[in-house]
Amino acid sequence: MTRPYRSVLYIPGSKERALEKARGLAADAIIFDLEDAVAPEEKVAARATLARFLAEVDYAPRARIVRINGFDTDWGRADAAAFAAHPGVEAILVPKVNGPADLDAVAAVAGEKPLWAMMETAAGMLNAAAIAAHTRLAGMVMGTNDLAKELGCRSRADRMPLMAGLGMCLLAARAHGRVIVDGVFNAFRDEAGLAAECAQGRDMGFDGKTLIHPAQVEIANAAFAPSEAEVDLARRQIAAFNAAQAQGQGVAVLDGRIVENLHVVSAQAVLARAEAIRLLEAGVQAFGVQRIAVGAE
Ligand SMILES: CC(C)(COP(=O)(O)OP(=O)(O)OC[C@H]1O[C@@H](n2cnc3c(N)ncnc32)[C@H](O)[C@@H]1OP(=O)(O)O)[C@@H](O)C(=O)NCCC(=O)NCCSC(=O)C[C@H](O)C(=O)O
Ligand SMILES: [Mg+2]
Repeated sequence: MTRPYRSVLYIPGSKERALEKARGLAADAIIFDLEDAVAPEEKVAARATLARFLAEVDYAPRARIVRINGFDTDWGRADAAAFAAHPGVEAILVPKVNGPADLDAVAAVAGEKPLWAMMETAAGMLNAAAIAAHTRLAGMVMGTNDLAKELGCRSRADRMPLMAGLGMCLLAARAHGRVIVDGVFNAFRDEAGLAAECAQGRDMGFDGKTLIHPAQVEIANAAFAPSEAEVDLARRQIAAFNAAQAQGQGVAVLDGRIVENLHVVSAQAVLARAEAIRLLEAGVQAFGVQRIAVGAE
């Protein structure tokens, strides 16, 4: 069954208060960040703090991913080595992946952990298919801030300048069966803006959205879950197709539209996704979940 990645929350590895709070948040996945959210003078201490938290706190059933520093920095190799066999970590996220060779380098020191790739450079966009094909890769994360910086594009609500890159990475991820989550929405007090960008990402086919603040979790969870109407339609499509098949027909008609085998496959995926979310939420609720509002200005 597909694991949900509707809400993927970044938590700076240097912020103990945020690391403490995370166990009570309803995010489907957490990226424990050692890269851009941590100042250079805090890098070494953050690595130790994070290793301690991940040993002492059980963040399951959420997916637990550590974003290391790049191997072109003073910290990347030691980050990968520190979490290569850490039992509290499920995967290593590699920043600014330009091509499969960047993943080879990390794989050599990351033990058996699956790798995820930050897709956020112009070279990474052009090499997306080769990156997605890497045998150690499990997922891709869009880094839309770094990508916008490299492109020199303007920030637009419709994200038109980023669409080529977003689309190429989506195609690559789907061609190779990888998870792919959308980039962050920086204006974390703008709930309507986040909802609109989540809806756009969901329409495009992303599995979920990366987030920077706990107040964004509920909005992403709602946007990337199948709606009641989608679940109802999926059930009725399957029933209509089964009924048509029982009468020797290969195609059904429902609500004035045809239902073929490929639509049944999509409908089954919707139901599987809804069930996976139900099970994950039951597991998260068992630990006790709290809602965090954005702090007042
Ligand atoms: C954006 C923030 C700096 C805002 O922090 P703050 O002003 O402290 O917010 P609040 O007062 O509203 O916080 C309320 C409580 O929630 C906790 N909190 C805040 N953020 C998180 C979090 N991410 N995870 C868990 N808990 C969090 C606070 O501690 C408050 O708790 P309490 O003290 O009990 O009231 C801050 O949210 C932040 O640092 N966010 C993460 C930023 C980050 O990780 N950035 C790097 C990743 S984004 C990126 O790099 C994208 C990519 O690479 C690209 O290129 O696009
Ligand atoms: Mg980045």
